[in-house]
Amino acid sequence: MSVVYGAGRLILQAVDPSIGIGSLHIAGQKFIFLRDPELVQEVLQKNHYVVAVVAVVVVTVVAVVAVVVVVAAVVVVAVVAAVVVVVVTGGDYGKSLKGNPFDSLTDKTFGRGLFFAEDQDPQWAVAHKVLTRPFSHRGILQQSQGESVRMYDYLVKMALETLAVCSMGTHFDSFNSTEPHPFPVAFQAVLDAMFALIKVPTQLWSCCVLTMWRMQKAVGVMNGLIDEIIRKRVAKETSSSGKFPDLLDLMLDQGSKLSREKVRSQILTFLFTGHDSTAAAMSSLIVFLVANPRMEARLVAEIQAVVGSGEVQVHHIPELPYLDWCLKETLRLLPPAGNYQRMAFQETILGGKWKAKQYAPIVVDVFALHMDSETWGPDAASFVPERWEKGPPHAYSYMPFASGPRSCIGKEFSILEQKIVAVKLLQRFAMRSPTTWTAREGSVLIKASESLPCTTLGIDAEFSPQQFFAGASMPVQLHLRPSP
Ligand code: HEM
Repeated sequence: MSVVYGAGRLILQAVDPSIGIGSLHIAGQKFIFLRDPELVQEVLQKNHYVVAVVAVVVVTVVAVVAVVVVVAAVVVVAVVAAVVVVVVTGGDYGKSLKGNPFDSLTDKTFGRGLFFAEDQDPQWAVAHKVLTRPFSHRGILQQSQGESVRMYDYLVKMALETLAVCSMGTHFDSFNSTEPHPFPVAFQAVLDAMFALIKVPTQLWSCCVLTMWRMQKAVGVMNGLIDEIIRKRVAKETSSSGKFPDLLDLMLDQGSKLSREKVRSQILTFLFTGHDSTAAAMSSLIVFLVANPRMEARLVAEIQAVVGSGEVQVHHIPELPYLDWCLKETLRLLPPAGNYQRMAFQETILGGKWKAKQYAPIVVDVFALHMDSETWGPDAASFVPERWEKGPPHAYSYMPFASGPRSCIGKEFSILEQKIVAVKLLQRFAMRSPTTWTAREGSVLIKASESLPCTTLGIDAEFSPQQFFAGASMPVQLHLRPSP
């Protein structure tokens, strides 16, 4: 069964829960789907990149010993040992979108930034090293009090501005100006064109002249704006917004290794992967809190006890466990990245039982993994933050950010951002659902009485086709909360 919601995203339940693995033919290609934590662990952990690093370390250590002891035979043993490490661990899964329509679309739009790069791309390792450094600053949310508002719109602006400030020391003036900045406008135009194309067989894309033209025009606008930001930084007309180098400084520092075009691709990819995902997660959190007043009350009580009405500080964050559980429970029930793909680079036997051909696409079905009642219990579909007191039932049963070398680089950043924004919102506002509301044009309305195949929302909510990452949203009425 498959149910389409939001951005043409599929909640796929192709997998037989009793065996945790299944397959589907999509556009003539066989995809393997996983929902068993052990199999997910195998595919995400046994990455050929990690194995290669282990092999190199083994070879280097033993080769050094060999030089010291001057025994050539040891070198031979080292090489054999490295080969054995590769063969025995059998780890040859990696990230590749070969065969996936997004593969060619990303070349035309965001380039090969981290998210879309093949594992074998040498630029991935360079960029990954540079970009793994933690972000040092955070953006500040400016919120307004009013009637019924679409919080999702604010959250998208907030997430985009936060990334722009933290990564490039620039902003798009989303909150102050009445006119939208050309960057987010172009960004949305690219996403709209991508979603339009994805519905058409790839062979017919060349016939979609208008969509292609719109997409290329919007890509040109984005590239021009990013190039200008890079130029100003190189000319020292701008600097990082904090006392530490920002993402742009770090990437430009690597000048010889990351070409200017690659820096641009990385920035575009960062903005693309970083803002909609966080906004979708936060929007879903609001829906769950509005639907569950008891949980909202417990969370507000925790925030008032720990932070009060003052500024939230970094040291407050670990003292807010219930907030952490609410975010985790949200990402479990509505993971913004509902699935992601790996590839078996060699023919392999998954879990010692299931044959996967060379280049077989293997999809981690995050929705199914997160909602599996065998793993999570009979209330798997419901929002129960308290379940996190014990932690996840299996180390690989909760994978909203993936795991391994290709896992989310912005995970910590996004979690911190979500927590700060949630505290600031809940300190000031009580959010309530309007008695009646209608979904935006084009959005999919899920009524409280219906339920998604897996998640029980408990309240009417909508899913927007404009979003790449999945998240529920609804209009809310904001009421100023009296000071504690
Ligand atoms: C709730 C928020 C987020 C979620 C759920 C999320 C989820 C993910 C997932 C599942 C992946 C792995 C995709 C795959 O294996 O194909 C990923 C990769 C990535 N994410 Fe996130 N992400 C979030 C926020 C962010 C933010 C804020 C940033 C930027 C600051 C970011 C940047 C990236 C990048 C660059 C990659 C690619 C890493 C690589 O391949 O080396 N993400 N994200």
